[in-house]
Amino acid sequence: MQTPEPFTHLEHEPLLDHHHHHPPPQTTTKPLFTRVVSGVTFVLFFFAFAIVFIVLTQQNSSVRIVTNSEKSFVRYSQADRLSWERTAFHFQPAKNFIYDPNGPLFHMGWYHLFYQYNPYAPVWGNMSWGHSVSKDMINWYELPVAMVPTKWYDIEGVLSGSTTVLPNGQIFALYTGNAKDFSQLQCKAAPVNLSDPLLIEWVKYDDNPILYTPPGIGLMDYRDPSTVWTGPDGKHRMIMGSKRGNTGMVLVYHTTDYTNYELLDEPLHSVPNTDMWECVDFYPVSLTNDSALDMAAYGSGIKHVIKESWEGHGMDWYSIGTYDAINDKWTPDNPELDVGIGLRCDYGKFFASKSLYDPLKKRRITWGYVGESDSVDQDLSRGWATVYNVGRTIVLDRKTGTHLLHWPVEEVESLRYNGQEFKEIELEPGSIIPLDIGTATQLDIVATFEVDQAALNATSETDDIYGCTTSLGAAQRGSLGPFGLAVLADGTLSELTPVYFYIAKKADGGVSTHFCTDKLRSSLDYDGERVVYGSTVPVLDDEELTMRLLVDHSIVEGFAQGGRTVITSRVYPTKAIYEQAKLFLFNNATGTSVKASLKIWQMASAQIHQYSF
Ligand SMILES: OC[C@H]1O[C@@](CO)(OC[C@@]2(O[C@H]3O[C@H](CO)[C@@H](O)[C@H](O)[C@H]3O)O[C@H](CO)[C@@H](O)[C@@H]2O)[C@@H](O)[C@@H]1O
Repeated sequence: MQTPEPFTHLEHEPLLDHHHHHPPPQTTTKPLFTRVVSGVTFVLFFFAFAIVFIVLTQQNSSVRIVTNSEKSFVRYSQADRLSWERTAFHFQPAKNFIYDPNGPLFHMGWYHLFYQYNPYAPVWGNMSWGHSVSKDMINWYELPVAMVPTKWYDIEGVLSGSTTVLPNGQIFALYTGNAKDFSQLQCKAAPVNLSDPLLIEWVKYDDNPILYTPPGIGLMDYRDPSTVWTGPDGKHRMIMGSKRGNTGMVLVYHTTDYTNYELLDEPLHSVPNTDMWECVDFYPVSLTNDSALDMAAYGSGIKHVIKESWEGHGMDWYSIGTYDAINDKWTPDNPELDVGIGLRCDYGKFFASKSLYDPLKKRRITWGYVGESDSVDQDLSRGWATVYNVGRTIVLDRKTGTHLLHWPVEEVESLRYNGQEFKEIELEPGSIIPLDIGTATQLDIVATFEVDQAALNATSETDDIYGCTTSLGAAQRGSLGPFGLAVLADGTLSELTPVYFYIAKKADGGVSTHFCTDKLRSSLDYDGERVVYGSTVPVLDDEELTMRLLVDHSIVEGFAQGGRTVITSRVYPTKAIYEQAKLFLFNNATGTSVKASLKIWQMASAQIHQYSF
């Protein structure tokens, strides 16, 4: 580890108060001579400045130095800003638009990722199955598009679906075809050559579609077929998301040949007022260890998770419960945490996730798409839109029993370099401290925070209704929070994205801990989401407060308490980019000091290229 430079407090900079304004400069009346000299000086200075400006901009069209009386800063062109926004270690193809992850699978040493892809433009449309492969889920090769709309039953889009790898090595895909009238029909396809490790060529089944919408279900409320698995009774099953009225649900099918599917009378599960369940995912988790389970696992020591993506809301919800395979029914452990009303996979931008059981490392990994929140014009100018999270392992949080833990795959740590350690930094109430780490645009940060226990016990302030999303963000000060890190901040804090904890003492004497990301001042330019994201995070008695942040240009992934609560955000700074992006520690609480310890690594760029044949 390198020894960092000592910290310096920023003097007279605004804290995290977005109502802060610098006082206007004072004016005085000057003698005539002084005014003339000042005027001439001003004109000369102006011309000198203009010449320097022109020379600089001719030499380097991207960066222009602007000076004001106090300090110099860099103003970036629109083109530079847009090119900075491209991520360095998050999956995204070279260009155009990606959407739901589809049918991840492992075959002959390669992780395959398929995804909703528009090959022609950085907006939704022409939905096809894009295809990339990786050995480590960090470095990717982009392959030719696997399936495009060609048939009457999918001419408006080869929509989302899954792949199944059978025990005999056969592989097939199930997907939703978007027909000319936009009705959603279920289809089958298979790789042409199983001995090709890259599974380049796919062929659609001759007898498609294999399933039409059942009676009582809307023609456009029936999509995204799952991986097929075999239950303890030897029957093969497939599920799909749907809705009746406003009740979201999972339909269950049985099959004997993987081509003909029989719908069961009752859904696996349904919840009123949760609307259409898109991209449903269903998988077992172990109650005894962190080793993931294949879909077929069943019996004691196992729970089953249902995940659904709420149409039109951009939110993925999960619930933990018990699966009765004999009756094809699932029951939530806690009805208050049922599907779509309890817990979310991620409280920021993360949608349509799909998981893979990795037979190599015995783990379950999930990806969702992390959409843009700036304007479509920006997407068009950039030539790409949407990125994926770094693949996340999913395990049951056996300490709480109520939550899942979502955590970046260990392979991402291979990109770490130049680690620095900061130990027990004292943060007084109202302090903000820059961390001298050099460039701060590609980072992996692990931070722990220790709150002054005496202050916590002593505070009489209670707040039973605090919520990240309804708060004023990091500017809202309470006795015991907020404190955390401000990422992608410029030196003057005119742009910053604080990720923080906020502890609220409750009237009954307990506390609730909130984990939030404040996007209110992330960008001085357009961002369709000037919001505060977040939720509560359980903190057990023997636990410290910990967060991990992955900062990668326009995406920030935040994981609290080992991944119990996760927040992913897209941010589009205009000033806090390239070498002007800085990292700050802050404590904006009024009634407690906080001790912070951190490990911070720079992150190398992943290799994401077209595969050359
Ligand atoms: O790409 C289709 C898959 O995406 C999912 C979930 O993300 O469904 C999204 C959905 O809406 C898209 O299409 C709309 C145009 O019809 C567009 O307005 C919207 O912005 C898009 O997100 O796609 C289907 C088909 O169009 C529609 O029913 C959904 O709302 C997934 O369920 C699809 O398989």
